[in-house]
Amino acid sequence: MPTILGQNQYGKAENRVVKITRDGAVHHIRDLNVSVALSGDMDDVHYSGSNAHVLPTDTTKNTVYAFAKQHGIASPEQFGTALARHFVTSQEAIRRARIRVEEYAWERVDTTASEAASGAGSASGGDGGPRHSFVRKGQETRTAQITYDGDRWEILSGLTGLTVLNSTDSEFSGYVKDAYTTLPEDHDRILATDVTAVWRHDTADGDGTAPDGGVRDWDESYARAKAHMLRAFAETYSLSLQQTLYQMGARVIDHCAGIDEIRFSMPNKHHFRVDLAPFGLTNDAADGAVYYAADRPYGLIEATVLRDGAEPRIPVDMTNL
Ligand SMILES: O=c1[nH]c(=O)c2[nH]c(=O)[nH]c2[nH]1
Repeated sequence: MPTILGQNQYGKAENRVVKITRDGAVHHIRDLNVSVALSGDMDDVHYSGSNAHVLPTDTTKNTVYAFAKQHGIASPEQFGTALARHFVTSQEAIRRARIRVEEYAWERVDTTASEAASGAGSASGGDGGPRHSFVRKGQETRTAQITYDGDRWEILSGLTGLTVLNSTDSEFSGYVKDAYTTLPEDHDRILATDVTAVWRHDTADGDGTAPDGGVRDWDESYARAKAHMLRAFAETYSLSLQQTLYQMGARVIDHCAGIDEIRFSMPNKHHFRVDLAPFGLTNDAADGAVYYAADRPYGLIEATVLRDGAEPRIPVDMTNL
C-alpha cells in the first residue's frame, strides 16, 4: 500500500525555565513551561532518514534558555513571539513555529502577616516585603500560544485552573423534562467551576509583538481580561452556567480592544444539598446549607464568544489540552 506523510511537527516540549531578574537587592521571577513545535520541509527525515533539515530538538531547548538569558522574559507572549520569529527566520527549512507557554505565578512572601498574627504590630508595609522570597500563587496557570509562518501571526492568551464559586444568585430551572429526568429545579444553588479560557488577539496590522506599532503590555492585557471575566462571573445572576459563560466572554470582548474571540471550557462543579431529614434537620439554602461537593461526573459547558463579524479561529479542542 503506498503511503504519504501527513501533518508533522517536532521540537522540545515542556522546557522548564525560571528567569530571575535582579533589580539591586529586589529580585523578580518568571517561571515558565515552554513547548516548541516546528514544521516545514521535513519530508526527507521521515521518508529517508536524512537529517539535513533537522535542527535538533536539543538545540531548540538550548535556544529557549539562551533567549531567556539574552533577552529576558517580559511576558509569555513576548517570549513566545521572539522564539517563533527566531526559528522561522533563521532556518530555511522551518516554515512554521508554534510556541506554547504556561506560566506559574509567584508572589512575594508577606512577612507582615506573621507580625499581625502574633500581635507584634505591623511593619507598616515599609519596603513592600522580602526582596527574594516568593510563595507560589495558588490560582490559575497562565497560558499562551504563538504561531508564526513567516507571514502571519496568531497569538492566543489564556488561563486554566481558575476556580471560582458563587454561593448564591444561581438557579437552574425551566429545562426539558423527559422520561429520564430526575433533577429537581433549584432556585438557589451554588455555582462553581474551574475556568479554562483562551482568547485571540487581533494581529492583523502587525508582527504580533506590536500590532499598533508600540510595545504591547501583555501583562496588563492579561490582568484586564482576567479581571473582566471574574467580574462578570461575580455580577451575573445566573440562570445557567451557559449564560454565565456568555456574560464572561462578552464582558472581555466589550472591554478589551484587540481581543476578538474567546473560548471557554467550564466544568459545572456540582454541589448537592445533603438530605439531613433523617437526622431531623432541615437544609435549606436560605438558612446556610451543607453541600456535598461532587467531583464527577460534571456537566461540561464549552463555548466561543466572538466580536460580531470576527472569524472563529480558536480550535474547538484548544481548551482541552
Ligand atoms: O447550568 C447548568 N446548565 C446545564 O445545562 C445543566 N444541566 C444540569 O443537569 N445542570 C445544569 N446546570
